[in-house]
Amino acid sequence: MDVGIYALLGGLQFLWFWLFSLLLVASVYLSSTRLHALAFERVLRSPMAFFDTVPLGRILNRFTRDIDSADLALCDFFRQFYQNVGRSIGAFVTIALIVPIVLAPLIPLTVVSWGLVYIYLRTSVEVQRIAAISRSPLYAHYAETLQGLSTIRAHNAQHRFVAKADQALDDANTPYWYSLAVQNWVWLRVDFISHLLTLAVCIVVIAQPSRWDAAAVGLILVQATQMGSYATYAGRGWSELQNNMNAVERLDHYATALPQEPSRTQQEAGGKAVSVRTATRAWPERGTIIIRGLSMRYRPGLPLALSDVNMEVYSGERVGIIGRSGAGKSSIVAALFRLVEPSGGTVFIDGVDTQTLPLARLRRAIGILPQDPVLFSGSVRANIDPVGEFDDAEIWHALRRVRLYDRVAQHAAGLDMPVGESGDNFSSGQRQLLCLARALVRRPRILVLDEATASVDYETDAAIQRIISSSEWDMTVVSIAHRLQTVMSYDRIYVVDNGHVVETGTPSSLLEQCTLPADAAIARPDTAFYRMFREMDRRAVARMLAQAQEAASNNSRPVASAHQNL
Ligand SMILES: Nc1ncnc2c1ncn2[C@@H]1O[C@H](COP(=O)(O)OP(=O)(O)OP(=O)(O)O)[C@@H](O)[C@H]1O
Repeated sequence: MDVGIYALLGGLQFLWFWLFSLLLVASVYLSSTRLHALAFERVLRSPMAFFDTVPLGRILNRFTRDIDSADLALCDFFRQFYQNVGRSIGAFVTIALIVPIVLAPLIPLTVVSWGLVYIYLRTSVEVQRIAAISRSPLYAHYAETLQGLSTIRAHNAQHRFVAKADQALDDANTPYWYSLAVQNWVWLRVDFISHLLTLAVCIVVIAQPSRWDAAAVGLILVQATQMGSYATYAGRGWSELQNNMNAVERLDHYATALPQEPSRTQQEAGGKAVSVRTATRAWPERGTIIIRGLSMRYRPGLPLALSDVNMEVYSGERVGIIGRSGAGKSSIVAALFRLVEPSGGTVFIDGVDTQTLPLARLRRAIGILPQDPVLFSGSVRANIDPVGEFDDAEIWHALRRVRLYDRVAQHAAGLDMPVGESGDNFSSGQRQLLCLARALVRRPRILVLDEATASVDYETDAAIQRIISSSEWDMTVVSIAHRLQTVMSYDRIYVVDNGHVVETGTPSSLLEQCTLPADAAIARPDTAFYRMFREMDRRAVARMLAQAQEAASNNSRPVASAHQNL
């Protein structure tokens, strides 16, 4: 046969596998990037129950190892598979044209090879699935350890955590070892079969030496040797492709099947049309909150965290919610923001049933200062105004009000002053004040403080209370508090116990009975408030009584009845 034909065959072979594999790699890359975006978006919109039930390590695993498999490994194995399929076909056609008799052993050997690969795949896909899951505890352990580093050091428990990390690493690597063993099992056999093919070609050539010229013999021997390894690599590429498709399957589950918080369209389709009264851009104008018969559980099957809660917060009022740990204080906030949908009852804000509102509208309307100040690495400006809604003057004004003006103005970059990871270049009180600036710059009609001052000192706590009670902001304040002292200057207090509102009144009326002289004729009540009061130390009690007295003399402003707003 003419040498030109061999050259043409080789050239076509080369073109075929490069073009085809390039197209495939590009399409896999584009689709995996899209899958990643969809999965991440759905995780961000998942309800609270998802984060309560899925371990952090598993979520991290999806967005590290699985994304890596889908973005990089998958492309590589696609390329490996199609390139080597192309090469094998090219070699096969070349051999078949020169020595057609070789087709006889080739067909059974190929069938046996693919049979072995099929057995291997059934095992290795399962091993890979176990390998992927077994990494989650390792990631979760790292994340938890880094979060609780100070506690671990305080208890001198580093060795215990290092030993646990070693164990988790061993557990994560064990399936990998098994997957290597399974791979060696199959490739040893497939390699052996490919060498049998080379042997068959050699036998045919040696049996009739006069029939072939030296160039043709050289070509088919090279092609036969290479065809075996091409076929082996194609098989490896295919099996790894299957294994890595596990990652795509898991990402696809996140991208398409994760439960989501209700969107506006779902709410409308569900028959709860968005209230006409919310159409006014200024809603909520007064900031009244009425809660009627509210019950809530975190997930089906769990007991009620709130049961038949009734509350009224008038426009411009400052209301404290207190109670023991686990009493249900934060659950009221969760229901207010609809982080968890109520099982019964209604929350009205300025007369609008919050369940009829799109979630984004509801959550934008209420400012919140959480217990843990959440700051992102970036600039001060980006932390106070993440979506770029306010001009510099408004941001400086908010900073001045929370007394961080000097700290930021002294920095050469001004509002572009960098904020470190989790705000680590600010003290914990300053971080909380930055979060307060973020809440106040929006001038919300309602501000919720969820144990916002539990981890700051008394001075910062007092400063925050002074800032939010300033008449400048004119807002309704609902504050969840651990320290009784925090809410003693408030207009009213609700005491929560075991998911119920058990007492309510002004701070002075609740304190009145707790401070009766020991020989008073009236017995002290055995109330939840009194039990909390009894546990306070003397200095805190003295400070609190002074605050309550001062507040009672200042709180003479009238508050509108919330009922008028319904
Ligand atoms: N995410 C959750 N999943 C399941 N149950 C929860 C969840 N959060 C709270 N609970 C349960 O709901 C009840 C009320 O908890 P909640 O956090 O509202 O109490 P709290 O008064 O705010 O307590 P603390 O002052 O300790 O924060 C508790 O029994 C608690 O175990």
